[in-house]
Amino acid sequence: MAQVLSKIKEPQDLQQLSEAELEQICQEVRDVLIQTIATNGGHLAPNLGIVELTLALHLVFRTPDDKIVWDVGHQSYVHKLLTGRQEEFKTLRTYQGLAGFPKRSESPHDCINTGHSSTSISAALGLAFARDLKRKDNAVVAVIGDGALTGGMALEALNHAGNESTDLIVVLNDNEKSIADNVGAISTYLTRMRTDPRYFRNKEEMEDMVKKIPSIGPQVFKILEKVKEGVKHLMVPGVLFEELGYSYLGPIDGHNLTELRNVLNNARQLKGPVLVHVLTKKGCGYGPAEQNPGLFHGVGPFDVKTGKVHKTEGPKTYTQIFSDTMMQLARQDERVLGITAAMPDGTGLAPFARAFPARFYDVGIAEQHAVCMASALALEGLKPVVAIYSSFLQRAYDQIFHDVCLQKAPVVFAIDRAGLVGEDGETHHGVYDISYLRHIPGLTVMSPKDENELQHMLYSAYKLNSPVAIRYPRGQGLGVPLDQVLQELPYGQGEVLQEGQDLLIIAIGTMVQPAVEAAQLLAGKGIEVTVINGRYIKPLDSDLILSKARSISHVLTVEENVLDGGFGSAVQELLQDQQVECKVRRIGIPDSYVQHGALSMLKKDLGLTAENIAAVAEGFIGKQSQPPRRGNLKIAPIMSNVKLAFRGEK
Ligand SMILES: Cc1ncc(C[n+]2csc(CCOP(=O)(O)OP(=O)(O)O)c2C)c(N)n1
Ligand SMILES: CC(=O)[C@@H](O)[C@H](O)COP(=O)(O)O
Ligand SMILES: [Mg+2]
Repeated sequence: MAQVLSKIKEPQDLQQLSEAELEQICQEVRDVLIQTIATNGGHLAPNLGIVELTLALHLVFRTPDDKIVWDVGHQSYVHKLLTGRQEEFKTLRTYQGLAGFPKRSESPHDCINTGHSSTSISAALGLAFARDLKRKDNAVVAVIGDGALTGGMALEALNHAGNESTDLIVVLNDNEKSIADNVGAISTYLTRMRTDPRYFRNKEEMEDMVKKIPSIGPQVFKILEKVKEGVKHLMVPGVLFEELGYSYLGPIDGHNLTELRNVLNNARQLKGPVLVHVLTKKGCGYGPAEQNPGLFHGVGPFDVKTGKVHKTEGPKTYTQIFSDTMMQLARQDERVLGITAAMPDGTGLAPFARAFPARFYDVGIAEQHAVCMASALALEGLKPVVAIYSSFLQRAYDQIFHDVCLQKAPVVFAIDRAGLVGEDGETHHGVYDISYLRHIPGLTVMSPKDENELQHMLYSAYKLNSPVAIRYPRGQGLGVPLDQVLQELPYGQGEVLQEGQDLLIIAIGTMVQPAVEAAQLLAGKGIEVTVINGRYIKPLDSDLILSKARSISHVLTVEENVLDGGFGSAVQELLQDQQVECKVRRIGIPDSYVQHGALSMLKKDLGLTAENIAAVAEGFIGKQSQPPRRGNLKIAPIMSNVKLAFRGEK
């Protein structure tokens, strides 16, 4: 029972607590985090590591007047517990429950929505300028991790803020981890500061130390003061940040509440940009998470006692199929390279990295850099495969156009988490990539109906000598058999899965299976459906689509992407441009943001189910249902594992 935590209805309640109660509340928060995330899943390790820091921030700064921006925001659960959301906390990341990231709609204490990395300093600087323009005097704080600091946006904002006189506090939560180990020169620099005993807590300590040198101390300090650079480079940690215009405080122990409060109070008094360097341990306070912060970065439900994550039985995930195929390609061809933006495990490139370290690049949270670097590698005759989640790839839209497609660099984009992702919600659903890719000249865009087709698509993309993007979903495949030999798919061609004269359904990617199931439901009502697996978003299989649409009066498209500019739009444009007389209806994601929740709930809500496709189709063609005609209805091969319920076949 969280005796002390339950007293906290608003952050200012913390001020009444004794030192002992403050220590106790840290333990109580950890217990709530562990118990809740063991059931709901979520970002346990990042939040366990930031308990004391969050408490200290809410003791020193008075939100919502003072503003705290949480970079990525995956580590904002503690903040939510301290800002009046303890009651709903058990609904964390569930359908219509508490979000796993800061949401302005949830609380005035959430001043800025986050979810994608490295935005906090930019947003905080905007809040600071707004404060100045409105002649207010509240504090503005950005809390950014060492991983997020490798993101280009963070460096752009650091560069800007360092040159401004506006009061801004950047708290660097340095736990030496991104999702995996952190990478890059900045990370190395931070590690040096962490590990070198010479670095003092702050300049005052250093001044005291020099002045205390017997008899010559004050003179020495005067000389050192004159040789400012020397003092800085010799003894002041964080000289990099000092050189950029920041008052640097740290590195400090991020689990020592007293020290945190003192330094944050100091920071609050300082004028101009301040950087507070805080050292924390990711997963702090729960053994399994401390030992494996990568696994417990974003973890599924687990057993608290053993730390064992509940295993999901069944087919391999699309990510695992991508991973296995990459290993196959890499063994065949030494030109094949793997590139990730700080997500080797999430994208499935970790085995590739272990087997082919010289052909693997983890660029940090730097999607733009990853894509541009890949273009040059491809132009030099190598075969780079850039694996980036759909929503994170949005960061590199211009690089896809400017650095890859415009100069025809044969880069392969492995776009994982394309479509709805579930509990991560609106910032992470990969539902825009068909729309943001299909209009780029020279880019081929594909999406597999199942995991077997994914491996063939990846092989086909590798064989193509032009830019290619393959979009595939988070989660398990359909459990279809995997061909042992990789096949090159006929370029630009779709696939007819079954024939019928009443309706044409053209589906793409994850929506092909539900479309075939819907066709079976419709057949039970005497409605005969032709189903096409689109396979290619670009180029569309115009010949196939036109040949079918010219003889079938109703065309229904289905996609797990927004409707605007999506696959259905492409089909509509084709039919319109070719003056095909037919009616078109599109099923996809409407022009609104999709919240977080279990995938099944979200897909049901959005009508991305066989039942809804059938219902829409029935209404669309307006045909009175008739008894099923005995016909030679060819059932799609991918459906072999789905029970043919309507005809009583087992
Ligand atoms: C643009 C973007 N790319 C990738 C991610 C995935 N991601 C979420 S958290 C994270 C690591 C963040 O590391 P750090 O900032 O050090 O926070 P920590 O988890 O260590 O507290 C990554 C890569 C993201 N959210 N946004
Ligand atoms: C916070 C963040 O952006 C990542 O941790 C993301 O939640 C990972 O998503 P997956 O769980 O789909 O790999
Ligand atoms: Mg980190």
